Amino acid sequence: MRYISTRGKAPALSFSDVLLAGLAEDGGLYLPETWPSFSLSEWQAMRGLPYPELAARVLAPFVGDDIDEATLRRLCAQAYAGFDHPAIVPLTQVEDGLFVQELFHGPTLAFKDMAMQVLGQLFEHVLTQRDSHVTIVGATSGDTGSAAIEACRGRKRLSVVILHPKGRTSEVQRRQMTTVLDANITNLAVEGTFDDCQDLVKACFADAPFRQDMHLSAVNSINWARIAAQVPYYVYAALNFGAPEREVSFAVPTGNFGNILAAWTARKMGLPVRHLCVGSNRNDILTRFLNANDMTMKEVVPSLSPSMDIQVSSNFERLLFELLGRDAEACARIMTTFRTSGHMDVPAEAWNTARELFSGLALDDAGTETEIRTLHQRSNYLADPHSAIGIAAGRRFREPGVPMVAMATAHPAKFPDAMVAATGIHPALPVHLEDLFSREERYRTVPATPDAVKDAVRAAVLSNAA
Ligand SMILES: N[C@@H](CCOP(=O)(O)O)C(=O)O
Repeated sequence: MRYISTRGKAPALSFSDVLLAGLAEDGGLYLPETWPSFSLSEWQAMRGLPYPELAARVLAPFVGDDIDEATLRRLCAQAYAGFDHPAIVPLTQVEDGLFVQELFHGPTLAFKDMAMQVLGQLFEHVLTQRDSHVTIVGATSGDTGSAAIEACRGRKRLSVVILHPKGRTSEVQRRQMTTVLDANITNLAVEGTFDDCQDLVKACFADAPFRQDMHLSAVNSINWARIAAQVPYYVYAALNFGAPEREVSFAVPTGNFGNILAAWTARKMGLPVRHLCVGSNRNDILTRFLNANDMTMKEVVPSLSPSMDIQVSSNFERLLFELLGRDAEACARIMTTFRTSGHMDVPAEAWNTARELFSGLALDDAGTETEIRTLHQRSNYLADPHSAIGIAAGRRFREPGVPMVAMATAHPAKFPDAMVAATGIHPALPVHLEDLFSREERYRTVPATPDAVKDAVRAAVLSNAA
């Protein structure tokens, strides 16, 4: 399996090389040269498999010849060994035709663990084979950071620098990152938004000598391996609802467009996915695009669902590339203009194609709070603010006869203030995080400038090597 860049000017790479590269050299995102698919009998044979085995089967065509099947199975088994639910991604019915898939049973209580635990194993395996080391620079609006830190802490071949927007995550989210004191982990609180953090990461990658000297790699969903490792839970849900013989729809709360892109990828592989529903908060650029072809950047406004406080949804570029018939030149032009003008000019034909599959619903904070409260009252289900938005989108777009599965992306205990305000309930943190508020925190505040971040990355790498 080879991977190509959405901007057409970077070399095609294998899976392991894409894993280590993260972002393509031309600033684009890697995606498969051709979409792998499974036959009817191959889908059927996956039904009832334990989740780690299912994950290995789904990942295998993306990994290609780089890792043999038995090793991939072992890495997936190790990745999910610490999850606190036997099903790993349990399904629950909340209303007629509306189901929730819980993706927060990993160590950091968010869906990011689903892929990040696999990435931790993959990095270790590939870097050991190559006797090499990489420096991961990642941006987080709240959940990616702690998941990456947890998956990579203590690993000698990885230095990890995570940028979070200062004061814009929940306190639980911040502490999940900043209380990890392993020598290979550095936390930077950036004076800016998540979009600033993500731009700073991309600026580090755009500086070719720096990228090379530091052996930069990425764990954000700009790294294709993240998307690939999120595909299996869509397969798991669909098979549970009768796929490949029966269709299923998904509703996904999303900011960076990575999670829903994994659902779209599953569909490209032949999974019968009927409809994909995007849930947004007040930072509703994706929903505005889907409803009115209005992809215009606005100021990022803090909300009850901080992980989705995003205006530049990185993974949209992968969808755009496909919508444009894989015209890399057009994709590069549109993306460059978007970054300079703040407006993305998506051709009407491409927008119409997107609308055939995707729909979007945005909830403001009041709507989110109402959704959490009524869902709890009517269905006795406690959804965190992000998941509640996804569930609301699922309800809005469900169709008779087609199961709608909404992704529950985070545990409510990550957002206690919002949960108390909506329901009066303060969800307890699990035992392994019980003392989170008494742990020592360590992080540095930096201005939102590439130089400040590069200096911090250099210092982290030096101190890790010492
Ligand atoms: N919502 C994310 C933002 C980064 O997204 P990613 O999927 O690209 O890692 C977060 O919680 O950090």
